[in-house]
Amino acid sequence: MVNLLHIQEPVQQIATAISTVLSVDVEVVNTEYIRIAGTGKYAHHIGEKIKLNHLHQKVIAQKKDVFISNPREHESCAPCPHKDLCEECAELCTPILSEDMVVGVFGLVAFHEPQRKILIRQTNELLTFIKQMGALIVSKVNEEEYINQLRVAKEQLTVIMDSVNEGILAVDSRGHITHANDSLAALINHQKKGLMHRPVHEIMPDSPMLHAITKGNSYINKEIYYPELKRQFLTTTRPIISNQKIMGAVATFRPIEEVEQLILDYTEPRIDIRLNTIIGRSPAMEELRKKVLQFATSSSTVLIRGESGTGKELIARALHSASPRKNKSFIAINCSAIPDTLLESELFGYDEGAFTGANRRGKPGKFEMAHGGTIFLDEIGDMPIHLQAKILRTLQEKVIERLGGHTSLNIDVRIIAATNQPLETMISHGEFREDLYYRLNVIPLYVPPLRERQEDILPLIEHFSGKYNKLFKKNIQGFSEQAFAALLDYDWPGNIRELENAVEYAFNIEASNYIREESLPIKLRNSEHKSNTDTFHTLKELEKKHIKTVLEKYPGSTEGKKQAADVLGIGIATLYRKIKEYEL
Ligand SMILES: Nc1ncnc2c1ncn2[C@@H]1O[C@H](COP(=O)(O)OP(=O)(O)OP(=O)(O)O)[C@@H](O)[C@H]1O
Repeated sequence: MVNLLHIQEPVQQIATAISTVLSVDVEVVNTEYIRIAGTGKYAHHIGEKIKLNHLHQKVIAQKKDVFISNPREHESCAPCPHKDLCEECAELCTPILSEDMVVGVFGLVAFHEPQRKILIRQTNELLTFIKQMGALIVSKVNEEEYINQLRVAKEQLTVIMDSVNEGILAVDSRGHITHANDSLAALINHQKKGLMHRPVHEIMPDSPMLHAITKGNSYINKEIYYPELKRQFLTTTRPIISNQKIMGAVATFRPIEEVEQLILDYTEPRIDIRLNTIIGRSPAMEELRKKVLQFATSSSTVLIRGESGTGKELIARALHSASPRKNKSFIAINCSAIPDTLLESELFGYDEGAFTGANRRGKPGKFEMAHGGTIFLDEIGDMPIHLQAKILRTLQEKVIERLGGHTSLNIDVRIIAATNQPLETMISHGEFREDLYYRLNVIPLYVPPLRERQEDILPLIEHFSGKYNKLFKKNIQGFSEQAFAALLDYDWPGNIRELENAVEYAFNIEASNYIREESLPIKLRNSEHKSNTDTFHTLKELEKKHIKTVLEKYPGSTEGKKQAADVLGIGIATLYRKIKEYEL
């Protein structure tokens, strides 16, 4: 609903101008009987509620023009209680209409005879004129409201822009920046205020926005290099077209590694390994856990050594999850699984046109994708020597260059490398760079083989039994004595990976509710334990038996219990709880 109060000032200006030109007085009243404008005797009563006035009521109620040339005697004045005090000699009134609704009254007033004569002489012409003035006032209100709506829309747009994570930039048709949101300012490390009105090419020399405003081109997820920070962004840019003319362009920006992370999140579930989900309470594993926590906050390079299948990758993931980088990417690459020729481009990426061949677009490498996070270089011993030099340079300079690229990109990545190879021997044979070895080995971690932490076997078997019972919808409750002895006796050269495979194999083969020795992989079966009178135990019973055997090896003193707890890989409090539970 049009509200004349919002434009009181311009309406008063119109009223004064009309009064001056026509030599009659003017008043404008809204539907709440507030005087919006007035001249002559009414000039001092603007903004006031007027006395009950039957003339105005009639105009508003009947949407009709009224001319009174003989106030007090006119029938419209008859019910008016103030008619004897009325100073008007004549009044010509018309409703002010907005879309057929009355929003006020426009009146020409005569306070003396010459004015009255003007009104009487030119009634029709003046009526036409004040109707047009009424329409002008309404269009002014509409314009004012439109501007107000635009102002609100602009505020809303700014709030929306500042609440999205993507950087947003808008330019006018000359390429001058008109809008930049908070994320953009943070992304390119600039003050938002300092960006306004600057030519966009000063900030981003290769910005596709320039093509958008000159040629009307649109770009979706195009890579753009930002030299000031040596960073790569993905931009989506569109021209703003109005009345078939390019009025400017809008672009969004995202750090490339964020986009890659998004793809990874959708294609592979994020594996968040926490230290407490790693099975095994052996002293060696407890020691390792302590070290992981101690070094998690550092950004120094870590080299994890240990036999294949001991859990090196798990430890690397736990280190990442416990670090301040946990919300950024953990990118793992197995250096031995990728052919030498591809490894370089996998690690460092390549630029558009780096390879001959059809339309190869650029691609970020694993280092770029891990920006802000962690890269896990598994089987680093298998890294070809020429790439070792490149990795070393990356470690030292913290920049990478894509294949076929001419620009370097800053990267902030924590490197965790792992190997089961004797790097020291490889160095003496010239197969591994000594300088790289020292650079990697800043924080050495060692994951012991399973045969050196036998006490972890039972908890691991329990863990994998739970997993495969669920997966295969089985109800295997335990193992036969012989099968369990075979599992404990075995050397586990393939470590935990091999143990898991053995459990999975047995769960596939076994038809009863207990795993018998015959269901284990052949290499585990131990003829020494063969007997016709095999007994079966649940995992709980096996645990009880196991604890009993260990307890018997040590004296019953507190010190003896401590030793037993150490060997079992559990805390002393847990041991006491188990002794009570199993009545040992
Ligand atoms: N402590 C553990 N608790 C539960 N599962 C484990 C544990 N350690 C290893 N595993 C499992 O064993 C398998 C091998 O672990 P991982 O890949 O981390 O070993 P690795 O030492 O990196 O092996 P490789 O040297 O062959 O790359 C994985 O499936 C992992 O989930």
